[in-house]
Amino acid sequence: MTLEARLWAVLPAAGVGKRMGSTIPKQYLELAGRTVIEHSLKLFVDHDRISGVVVALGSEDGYWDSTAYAVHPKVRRAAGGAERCHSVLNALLALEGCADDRDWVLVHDAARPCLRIEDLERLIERLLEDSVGGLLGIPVRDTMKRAKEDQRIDATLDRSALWHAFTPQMFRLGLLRTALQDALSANDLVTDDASAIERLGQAPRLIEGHADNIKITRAEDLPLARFYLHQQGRID
Ligand SMILES: Nc1ccn([C@@H]2O[C@H](COP(=O)(O)OP(=O)(O)OP(=O)(O)O)[C@@H](O)[C@H]2O)c(=O)n1
Ligand SMILES: C[C@](O)(CO)[C@H](O)COP(=O)(O)O
Repeated sequence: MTLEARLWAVLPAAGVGKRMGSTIPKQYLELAGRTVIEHSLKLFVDHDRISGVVVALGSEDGYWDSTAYAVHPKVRRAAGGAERCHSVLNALLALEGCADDRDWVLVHDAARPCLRIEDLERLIERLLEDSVGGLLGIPVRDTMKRAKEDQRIDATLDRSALWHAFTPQMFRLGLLRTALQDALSANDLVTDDASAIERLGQAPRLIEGHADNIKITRAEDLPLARFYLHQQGRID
């Protein structure tokens, strides 16, 4: 008898949202009757293949306790860190004792509330058989330029090989923990989980998702997220 692989989710939610320019961290802004983080969490909490979810929170976070998931049997919290990679590592360490290194972990930005369930399902289905793991992304659409410091073009890049990296990013728990520990001990503050795995010489797989899986980064992204959730039929 083979045991079914267990899946966990980690949501880094300890950012302050500097680029958003709001008075409260962007993951707690209201988006169609819920907070951004509640939209992002719902898919993972409701998914019956996901055993549990760890949310990495900022130390000054007075907003989490008012969310719908603050007290939930499937959700636990961990302390966030200075950068996203520290927050993710802390959340992975919080799984020690209940998860196995061979279990899979899906890392998803709290600031990406429009992830489609079908993209999540496809990612899981394709990667459960993979030896390394991977992430959702989309191929770039525009002509890509590399600029010099004076903003004059240095080169036009071959876009056929370029993708936008999204989340979730899915790896074996033990591999991702080792990869992040390695990156941080080299002071390499990787901006996504796949980069940590790449540093170990492994090649994560890109799974094509949908462009509406945006990260709320700037003020104009919030109305766009509302539009996408409506278009997906998730809100009125
Ligand atoms: N120290 C940090 C920084 C970021 N994040 C989380 O990582 C995700 C992606 O980060 P980003 O969009 O860069 O969020 P912020 O750091 O909040 O944004 P900014 O860079 O504009 O301050 C977000 O869900 C954010 O809360 C985190 O858990 N811990
Ligand atoms: C993880 C991520 O969302 C993938 O696109 C991204 O790398 C976060 O980076 P940011 O520089 O903190 O926005």
